[in-house]
Amino acid sequence: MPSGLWRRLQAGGAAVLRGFVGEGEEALLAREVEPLLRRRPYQDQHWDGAIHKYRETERLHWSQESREILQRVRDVAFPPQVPQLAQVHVLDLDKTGYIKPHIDSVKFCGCTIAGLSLLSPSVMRLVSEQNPRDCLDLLLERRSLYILRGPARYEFTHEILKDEESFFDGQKIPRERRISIICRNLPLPPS
Ligand SMILES: O=C(O)CCC(=O)C(=O)O
Ligand SMILES: [Fe+2]
Repeated sequence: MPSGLWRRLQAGGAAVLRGFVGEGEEALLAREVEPLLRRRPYQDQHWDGAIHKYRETERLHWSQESREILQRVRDVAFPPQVPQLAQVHVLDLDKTGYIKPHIDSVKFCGCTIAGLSLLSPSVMRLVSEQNPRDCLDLLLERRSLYILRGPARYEFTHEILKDEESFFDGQKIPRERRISIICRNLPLPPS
């Protein structure tokens, strides 16, 4: 992803870190969230209309092994001085699921969003709200960690492409069921 735009977003704190977790760690995390997800049917649409064919949960208590992985995420992704949400968001997208362009609410979510992608690769598209011609696709491989901060967090919508549209550099990126594990921090109170 060597574009000038990506370099600008990286300078603002955005990143994609390939192979952030290993295969064993991916399996461990997936196994741990599976029983929580399995109880629920896939929903067609989120209340705000952004997410399709998904199920989700939030988790506060994790096994020791998972806590260590999540701590690694927190250590690389978050600035130390900003309080983080203790709850971790777990989102399970069906093979046919996708996420439409949106910016996470600035009321509920702070400067940084950090997401681990498990089980399937996908393409995340970032589009500038100001100038929609400024857009960029990120390849989110299985076991990668993405970090949205700075302009990538506040000035660009993000979305996860549906299987039919899932191409990167002209290459098909077949979408399978994908679980993302997302940590966020809190908005700073107005000073
Ligand atoms: O699944 C992901 O990695 C992104 C989820 C997302 O954009 C959201 O929950 O706001
Ligand atoms: Fe989002």
